[in-house]
Amino acid sequence: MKLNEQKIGFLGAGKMASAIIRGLLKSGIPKENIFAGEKYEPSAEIARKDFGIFVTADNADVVNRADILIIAVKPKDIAAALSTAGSLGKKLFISIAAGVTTASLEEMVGKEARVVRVMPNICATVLESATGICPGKNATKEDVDLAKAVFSTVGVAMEVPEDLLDAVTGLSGSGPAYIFPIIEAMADGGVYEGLDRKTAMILAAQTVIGAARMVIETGDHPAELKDMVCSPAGTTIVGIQTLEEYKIRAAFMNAVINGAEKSKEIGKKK
Ligand SMILES: NC(=O)C1=CN([C@@H]2O[C@H](COP(=O)(O)OP(=O)(O)OC[C@H]3O[C@@H](n4cnc5c(N)ncnc54)[C@H](O)[C@@H]3O)[C@@H](O)[C@H]2O)C=CC1
Ligand SMILES: O=C(O)[C@@H]1CCC=N1
Repeated sequence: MKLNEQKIGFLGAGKMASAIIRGLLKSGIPKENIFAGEKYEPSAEIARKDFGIFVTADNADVVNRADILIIAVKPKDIAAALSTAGSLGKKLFISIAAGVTTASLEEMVGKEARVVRVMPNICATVLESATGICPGKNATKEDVDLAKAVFSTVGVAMEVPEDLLDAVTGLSGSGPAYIFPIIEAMADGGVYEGLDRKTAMILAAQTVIGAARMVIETGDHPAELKDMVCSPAGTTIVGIQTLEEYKIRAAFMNAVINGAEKSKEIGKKK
């Protein structure tokens, strides 16, 4: 089944739904095939204006129109959103909610429901998401392929077993928020040394893009790439020594681990 033949409904038209809608439209999905249920009228109006799609406060209307329903409300709001969604029928449910397991989604949607759980990230906004996908027990290969097709419109999407989706959440789901302060702080260092803010910010952000591209495009281990930058008795090794003093690696490892643990905790509450 082709993605552009599907009617795609969103429950919630917030930050993540908007990013995904942008990707779908950019990839050529007609705007007539995309709908959203959004209870907060100012957000609904922004989505209508930005995308020209049908947005309503009536979730049941969205559910009626959709072949694929993307659950894009906060984890704590899923039950309430589904309770106003009317008859859920036989469709593919894709949830992007952190921590919420396919088993608890199936409990809410129906034991036989075809559910796929996904963890994208906010970089979907610029079509650079790193997304993990896992099927629930009734989802077919075609369902997983459709979910992959949806999230490939906003970046890279890969299948992982469900017991690793909390790890994906702590790593790439939350990860952009760990990198933004790094970019800001590196730019701060540049400003301290006399660069203007705008120049410093572009240099810092482009440095992160370039380093990430090198890891992906060369396939080299990051340690090897780091060694390429560190001249003996040069400037970089002094910077590396400073980062090691502040235990930057432990800090990042722990940020990912604690994020993943929090995702597991959210899952247990459902
Ligand atoms: N923000 C992020 O970086 C990421 C978020 N997620 C997940 O995506 C989901 C959405 O997060 P965001 O887009 O950041 O949140 P958001 O707050 O921007 O969007 C959620 C939207 O749902 C609407 N909403 C709440 N209850 C509703 C209901 N009953 N009916 C209709 N609309 C309702 C809200 O008004 C809001 O506009 C969450 O479950 C989160 O765990 C996943 C990956 C990354
Ligand atoms: O902070 C959160 O719970 C969501 C899920 C991953 C990124 N943001």
